Amino acid sequence: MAHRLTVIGTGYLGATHAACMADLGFEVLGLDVDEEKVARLSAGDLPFYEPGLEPLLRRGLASGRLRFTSSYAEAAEFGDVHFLCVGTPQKAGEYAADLSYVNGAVDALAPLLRRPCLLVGKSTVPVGTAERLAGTLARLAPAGGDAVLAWNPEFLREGFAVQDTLHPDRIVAGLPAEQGAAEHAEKVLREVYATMLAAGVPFITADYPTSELVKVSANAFLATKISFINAMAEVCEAAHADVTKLSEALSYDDRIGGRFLGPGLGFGGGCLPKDIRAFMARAGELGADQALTFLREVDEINIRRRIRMVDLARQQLGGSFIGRTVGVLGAAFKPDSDDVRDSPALDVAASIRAQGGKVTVYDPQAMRNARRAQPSLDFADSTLSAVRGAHVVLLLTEWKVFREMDPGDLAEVVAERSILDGRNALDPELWRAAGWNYRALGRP
Ligand SMILES: NC(=O)C1=CN([C@@H]2O[C@H](COP(=O)(O)OP(=O)(O)OC[C@H]3O[C@@H](n4cnc5c(N)ncnc54)[C@H](O)[C@@H]3O)[C@@H](O)[C@H]2O)C=CC1
Ligand SMILES: O=C(O)[C@H]1O[C@H](OP(=O)(O)OP(=O)(O)OC[C@H]2O[C@@H](n3ccc(=O)[nH]c3=O)[C@H](O)[C@@H]2O)[C@H](O)[C@@H](O)[C@@H]1O
Repeated sequence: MAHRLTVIGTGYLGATHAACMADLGFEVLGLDVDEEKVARLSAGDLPFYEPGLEPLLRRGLASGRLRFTSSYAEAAEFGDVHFLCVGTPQKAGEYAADLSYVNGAVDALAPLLRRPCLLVGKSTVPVGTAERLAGTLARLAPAGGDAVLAWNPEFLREGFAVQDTLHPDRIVAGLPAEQGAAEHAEKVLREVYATMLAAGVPFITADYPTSELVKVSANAFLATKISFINAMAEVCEAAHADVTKLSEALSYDDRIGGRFLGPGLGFGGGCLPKDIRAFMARAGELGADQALTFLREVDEINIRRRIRMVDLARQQLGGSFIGRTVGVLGAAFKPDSDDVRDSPALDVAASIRAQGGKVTVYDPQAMRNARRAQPSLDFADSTLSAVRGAHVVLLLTEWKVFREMDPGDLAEVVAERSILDGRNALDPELWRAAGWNYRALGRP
């Protein structure tokens, strides 16, 4: 009989995982402590923006295979496999990850686990967490040794979450040390991911710590690649060179590759920034801090891009933001997402506002989250209303609608034809030909 799955924590990761697994034919019960989220998901109303996910959610609900609850007792009774997908944000005022949600979820679930089951961690956690949680499970679960823990980190990207879940690059399974438990966990995971394995997706088994480290080192590598090209952008600015040409030329070298080599305002979001910081904190606890001191530089290069953007805007306005109007295009941390966690765009907008500028922001999907995160900013409901009367326009998130803007349309409403392209997303020649003063990070 097919395994019955639960997904604990139905945010960006969990809701996607739940809907995709239901679409693959499993019976899935999603659990969240946020009652409003449970109600919205149960009504087929996705609480966040993710392309292609809502139809899957609705299909799952209509089929009867997908349901949501806030009852741990119901989840424990229902599930053969429990996927742990709760958040692991940065602790306030520290680099380390806040594990209170992960601990809280396991503490709530474990005492209710009476029958054989597999608990599968997907949240991104500091190395050593799985081993500790396996101890919690052994101590609290009435099922005893029949409740087994595996660690199965997730690599999906927001904006491509459905595609990445159904067609992952690889599946990593962190297994317990005890052979019988490891064999059982691997067998169950292979059954759960049978569709992906049949399509040839690599399946890598490892011990707990290796599986946890695969995840954080992947994000550390991606962050490093972005900061590398942004460091080159800084040098290009000093040397009057063009980082976009540099990046293109590098990309043809297969050993380097062009992905994640996009220079601009740098990385944000609920993952890369907090994951590299948590990684540094954990390495410090392990006495391996020297190995990761370069990540501090990666973080600093990244933050410097935001400061540089604000400086460039101030320069463009003749040295001060006071009494000047700034139109900001983009609030999400990247296009095709409504996520504003550690968003470079919102950070820049808020900083200009704090320095006396009148800032109006527009984003195609992130307005609700942006308003909540930065209530002191002004918001508009379209590109043209955001830039109306602007002395400078800042493109900070490269949504398709912004990449395809007509310089002529904007010229009719702005106070000055001045644009800063924070994502190297526009064609400078096109904008300059239309009479705009076009400037970008890392290019003349
Ligand atoms: N967002 C992404 O693209 C990816 C996220 N991850 C990792 O997945 C984890 C979750 O991330 P997101 O989904 O982005 O976070 P999120 O904040 O969108 O979702 C977390 C959910 O967990 C719920 N929750 C908190 N405590 C709970 C508890 N005790 N029981 C049940 N539910 C509880 C929250 O109400 C929330 O709905 C993090 O560790 C993150 O690093 C990994 C890969 C991709
Ligand atoms: O652990 C996670 O949660 C996820 O974090 C990232 O995914 P995500 O945060 O959705 O977004 P990315 O596409 O990685 O972009 C991150 C940031 O880097 C920026 N970026 C990306 C690429 C690039 O070339 N340049 C650049 O500045 C984006 O604008 C964005 O702010 C990873 O790509 C996923 O594999 C991982 O699962």
